[in-house]
Amino acid sequence: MTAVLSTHGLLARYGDFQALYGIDIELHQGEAVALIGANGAGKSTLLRSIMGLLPVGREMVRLHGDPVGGTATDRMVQKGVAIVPEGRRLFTGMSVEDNLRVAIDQAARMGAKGGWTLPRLHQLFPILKEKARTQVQSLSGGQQQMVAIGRALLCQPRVLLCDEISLGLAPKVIREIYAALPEIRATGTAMIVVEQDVGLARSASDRLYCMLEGRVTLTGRSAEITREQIGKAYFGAGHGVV
Ligand SMILES: Nc1ncnc2c1ncn2[C@@H]1O[C@H](COP(=O)(O)OP(=O)(O)OP(=O)(O)O)[C@@H](O)[C@H]1O
Repeated sequence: MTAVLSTHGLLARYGDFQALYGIDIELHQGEAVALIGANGAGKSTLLRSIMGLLPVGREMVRLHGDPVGGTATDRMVQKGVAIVPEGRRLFTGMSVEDNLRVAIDQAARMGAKGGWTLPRLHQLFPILKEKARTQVQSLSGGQQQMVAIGRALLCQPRVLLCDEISLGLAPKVIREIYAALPEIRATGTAMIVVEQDVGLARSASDRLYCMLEGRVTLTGRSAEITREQIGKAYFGAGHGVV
């Protein structure tokens, strides 16, 4: 079966600094894949490379088998890939609804079709209806994250890239946000979830990739990989179990 999204020997640099050294990953329809690894392992760089935010070779990223590496970000969104970026990047000074309408208008301009509407999103995160007129900077971190996820969903993605959506949030809020992911997958959307919390990453994914210093050091089914394997892959051989 052709992967929805795949990378092939993906290399990425920031000037002279090489951040990724030949990354091969695959994501299949409706699948959730977790990307774990210590700070600086290259997880965000991988998502940014897929999204066209860093220059990469055309053959290094494939969408349904078609080479798309280096495609501009708005074109990637048009092709059905959306990102929930680290730090959320909402439009401050605008209400929740206006933030979401930016995505609705963008999707309409691109001719993107799918099942995500404002009422559907309000079912997923009811607080977004209650806070529709509230300026996003007045929301809690968890509510802001829900807006960021909503904004990505309203682009009608077939592939959703989530970059550390639990960062800085209370455990109860993290549970609430992660509880929404199976509903999103049920619509057929595949997702890559970058997550620092290994337990959370495992429970939210079918498969995982562990990265270390710009390379994939471990991959397999999340339920089958042992803590010891993850510990070695996370810190390099010779280190203890996480
Ligand atoms: N804009 C940049 N310019 C130069 N180097 C960068 C830049 N962004 C990231 N890097 C470097 O690239 C490497 C990978 O960073 P990246 O942010 O992808 O890691 P990460 O696994 O997502 O970690 P984190 O959990 O801290 O976000 C790190 O060594 C980082 O310092």
